[in-house]
Amino acid sequence: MQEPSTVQLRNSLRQTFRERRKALSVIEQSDAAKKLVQQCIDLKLFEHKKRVAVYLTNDGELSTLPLIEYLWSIDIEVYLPVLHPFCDGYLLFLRYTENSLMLANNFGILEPKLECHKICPVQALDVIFTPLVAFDDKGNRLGMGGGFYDRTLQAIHKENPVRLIGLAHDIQQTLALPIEVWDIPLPNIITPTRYFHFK
Ligand SMILES: Nc1nc2c(c(=O)[nH]1)N(C=O)[C@@H](CNc1ccc(C(=O)N[C@@H](CCC(=O)O)C(=O)O)cc1)CN2
Ligand SMILES: Nc1ncnc2c1ncn2[C@@H]1O[C@H](COP(=O)(O)OP(=O)(O)OP(=O)(O)O)[C@@H](O)[C@H]1O
Repeated sequence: MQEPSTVQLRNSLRQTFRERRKALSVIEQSDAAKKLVQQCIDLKLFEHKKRVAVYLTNDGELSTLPLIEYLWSIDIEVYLPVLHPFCDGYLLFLRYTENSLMLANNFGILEPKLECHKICPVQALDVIFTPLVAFDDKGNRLGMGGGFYDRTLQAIHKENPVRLIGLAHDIQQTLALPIEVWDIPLPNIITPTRYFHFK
């Protein structure tokens, strides 16, 4: 019998880990989200930072709601990913405030209504928190399968100070993910109990 291809392996891992995170209870989810905020505070992540990109929780992802409230409370600008209207497969980052007009995208995820003056270029963000489905012990990231973050984050270069940090539940960690050439490994991942720094 033929070995499964990398694409097949990644799809089956995606399914397993999506089910795993969706099975977390409401209490586990809200506890995890609060611990995430405390982790960020303990790590002093937001000192001297102005603009932070997060995501709005979908499909059992680690909730960012308490984190967003915290960022607003310390006057840090919050940005959310918006599907690019004409560059297929790319994301824009738009300012998100309590007054933002929100619209559902093709996947049913709310995003700020597209207004050009609310866009922040990727390079001007201080921190980008990315969602993920699974991660391994080298910082490789498996996402929802659209390649959106991989494409968009290509614009960040080594000399650029944007901090890329993956957010995940502890149960999203696995030993070694099958990787693809376009995958952008994450230098850091934060879970409710751990902070990973990958070389
Ligand atoms: N919260 C959050 N926002 C995000 C992402 C994410 O992973 N999480 N994205 C990260 O890139 C982008 C959206 N990417 C996504 C890709 C696939 C699906 C999804 O649910 N796919 C369905 C099939 C949907 C369909 O084909 O109509 C599925 O696989 O079941 C969701 C978001 C931008 N915003
Ligand atoms: N930099 C890139 N340039 C062109 N195509 C890309 C790039 N990155 C990913 N893709 C395409 O996107 C598809 C999905 O990629 P992948 O499985 O790595 O997505 P993902 O990391 O799980 O999703 P996401 O980043 O949206 O969370 C692949 O089939 C690949 O062809």
